Amino acid sequence: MSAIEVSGLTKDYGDVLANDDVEFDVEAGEVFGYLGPNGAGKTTTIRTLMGFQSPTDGTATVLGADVREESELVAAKRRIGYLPANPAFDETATGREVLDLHASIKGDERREELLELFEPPLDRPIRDYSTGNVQKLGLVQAFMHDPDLVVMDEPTSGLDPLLQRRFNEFVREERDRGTTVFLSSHVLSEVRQICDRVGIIREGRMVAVETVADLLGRSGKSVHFRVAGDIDPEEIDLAGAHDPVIERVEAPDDEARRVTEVSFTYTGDVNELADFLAGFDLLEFDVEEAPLEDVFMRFYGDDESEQSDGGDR
Ligand SMILES: Nc1ncnc2c1ncn2[C@@H]1O[C@H](COP(=O)(O)OP(=O)(O)OP(=O)(O)O)[C@@H](O)[C@H]1O
Repeated sequence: MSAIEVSGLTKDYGDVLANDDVEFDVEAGEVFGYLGPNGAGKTTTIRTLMGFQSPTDGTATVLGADVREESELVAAKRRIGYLPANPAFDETATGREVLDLHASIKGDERREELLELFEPPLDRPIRDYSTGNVQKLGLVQAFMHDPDLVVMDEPTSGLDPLLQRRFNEFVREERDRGTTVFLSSHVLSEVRQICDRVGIIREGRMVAVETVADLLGRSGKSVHFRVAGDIDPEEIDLAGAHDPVIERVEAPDDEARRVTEVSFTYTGDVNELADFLAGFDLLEFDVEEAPLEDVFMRFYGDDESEQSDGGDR
């Protein structure tokens, strides 16, 4: 049984179709990243999974419980940890009181261990907490009953880099212990470090579900090279070379020392790239992994031609 099964999930707010026939599974024991730009529909799916709102159509199960069946869901939620975006704890309560309240409902056998790791202040009222401290308290609260599944909406927002690293290591360790983690994010570097698979949502629709390895494999190469003299754009005649940029970089008024630099993202066969480069008298070249942001732009960009040129990715 999958830890989460989302099937034809649709949420129509009237003026916005926030989830449109969303479909994906999260396997038990994996870390699954739910990625998309602002307003894509991530929080809508997460709130539906937690039973805070009903789908217009379709459904989902969490740990086998149908999210539309309240009693099933209430029982399953004892084994689920949840960190909402911007947790809204009682402003007048202290951190300790917030944790005590949650502990009385679902338990807290891992509280001390998590407090040592994330170190939220405990004796101040929540209204005096910084955003990062609320987030730290939220992480302790989400994991302290040792849940089988943890659902988190943008868990690292507000955490400083040190805490983010600690969080990444912690999530990997949790995965090794068999905990299933579902988290939303728009931070690619985070997803790359901690997720096994990703689902990418854009304007309410899933545009891809794939392993992080496949996402990286499709990300292509950043190619840069320099040659003496000029290059015409028509000379960059190579299938899989995207958006070439050609710049004259040295001595614009000295024909003898004229150097041209070419850069593009490459998603084709590396042997064809080698053959192509062999056709130039190179002064310099380097090929490196393209930033994941470049891949995302292909999903996120509003330019339909970018969206549809999936054939050579
Ligand atoms: N209660 C609501 N009523 C009407 N529209 C809503 C409601 N909640 C969200 N929306 C709209 O639904 C769309 C999806 O919102 P959602 O919060 O699910 O996106 P998101 O991917 O989580 O975005 P973000 O990363 O900014 O949190 C947005 O256009 C949003 O304005």
